Amino acid sequence: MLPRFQPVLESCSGRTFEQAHTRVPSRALGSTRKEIEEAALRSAIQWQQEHPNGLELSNHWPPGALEEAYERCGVITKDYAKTFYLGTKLMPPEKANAIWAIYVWCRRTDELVDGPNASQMTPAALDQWEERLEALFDGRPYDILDAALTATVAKFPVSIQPFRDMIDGMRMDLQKSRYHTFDELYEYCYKVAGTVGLMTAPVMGVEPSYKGPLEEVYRAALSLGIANQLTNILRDVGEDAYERDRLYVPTDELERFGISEREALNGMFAQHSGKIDDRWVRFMKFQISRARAYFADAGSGVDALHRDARWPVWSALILYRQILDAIEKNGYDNFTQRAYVRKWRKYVSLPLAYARAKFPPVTTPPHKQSPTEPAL
Ligand SMILES: CC(C)=CCC/C(C)=C/CC/C(C)=C/CC/C(C)=C/[C@@H]1[C@@H](COP(=O)(O)OP(=O)(O)O)[C@]1(C)CC/C=C(\C)CC/C=C(\C)CCC=C(C)C
Repeated sequence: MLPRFQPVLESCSGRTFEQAHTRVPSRALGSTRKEIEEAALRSAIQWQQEHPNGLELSNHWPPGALEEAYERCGVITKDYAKTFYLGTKLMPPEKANAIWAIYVWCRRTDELVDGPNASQMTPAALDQWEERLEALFDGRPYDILDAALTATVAKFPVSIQPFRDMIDGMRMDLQKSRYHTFDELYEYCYKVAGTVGLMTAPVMGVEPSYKGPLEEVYRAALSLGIANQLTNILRDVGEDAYERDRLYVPTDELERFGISEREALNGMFAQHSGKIDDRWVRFMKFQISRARAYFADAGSGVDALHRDARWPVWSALILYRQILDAIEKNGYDNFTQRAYVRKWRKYVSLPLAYARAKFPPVTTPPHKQSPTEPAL
């Protein structure tokens, strides 16, 4: 289990955390994707205005404790996500440390519902995890990995709300196994992945020459999380259905393409030829074009990021987007085949991402609106 670490920070505020930071209940985010997006952006930007240099916590770290905390986060990030870790090594150490601390918190949160002990996970355990989150934002980390995040939020204007929302996304995973509309699915994607964009963008920062509204950059960050999660869902349709009886694609959209829930759960192969059913091909084309629209929206914001942070973001975008190409190459069979990006493609993509990060086109202002829906 998680190593116990003596709290090393004393809160000096004299106020309770609830007094210091009014909690925005996740349920109040909204019910349409527009409302969810607006509420998430409003709260992240408000936080940044109120705490431009991070939270004021009185940090009394034992000598070497902070360095060890960040180092451990770096080792874990390297273990789980080698390519991404390499990208962060090009960032200034302060930013890389912060991104690793966020990565580790997200990874641990995800493992609660997706890891080896997931079957014992209960809503009460997620409530406890959320209490730990509140404590670490109050300067009272529970263990050394939490301490790295406490130090991060004391340095960068990273809001607590996306972290709460991610835990709420894990609650959704415990409670729901079907999503009826894209608005419902969007809420889930925002909570488990769009949140990552809002956690990391304030660490990466914007390029000093960028004069547009911060909101457009944050919206692009959110879109990258949504695009990644939609891609994950499309890649894993078979695995989610066969192993977990889960269907993340919206059921009302299945219906519009003449597909029943049962068919999508069992795999859609034409009886006579054994080939993927045409209805599924049409459905997947629609889903893939929506995911691509979110990648395009995200791409429009990356050039506004500070130049020292662009490479890992372009790499993440380019590599993940290629999973959609791989689904197409597999003839849209995401029931029995798992789309992946071949090693040589990764090696080619990384210098391409580097070039794109280093030499942005002269004019690429971020999009002003979220993507419109592709035609059915
Ligand atoms: C610089 C950079 C790319 C930073 C992101 C680093 C970070 C904190 C990642 C955390 C990822 C994580 C463990 C999230 C937990 C929930 C989860 C599993 C989400 C899915 C990730 C994919 O993980 P994986 O491939 O391991 O999937 P499996 O567990 O195997 O199923 C997600 C699909 C979400 C990942 C979301 C992002 C990486 C969002 C990226 C957005 C930005 C970095 C903002 C960029 C800014 C602009 C302006 C575009």
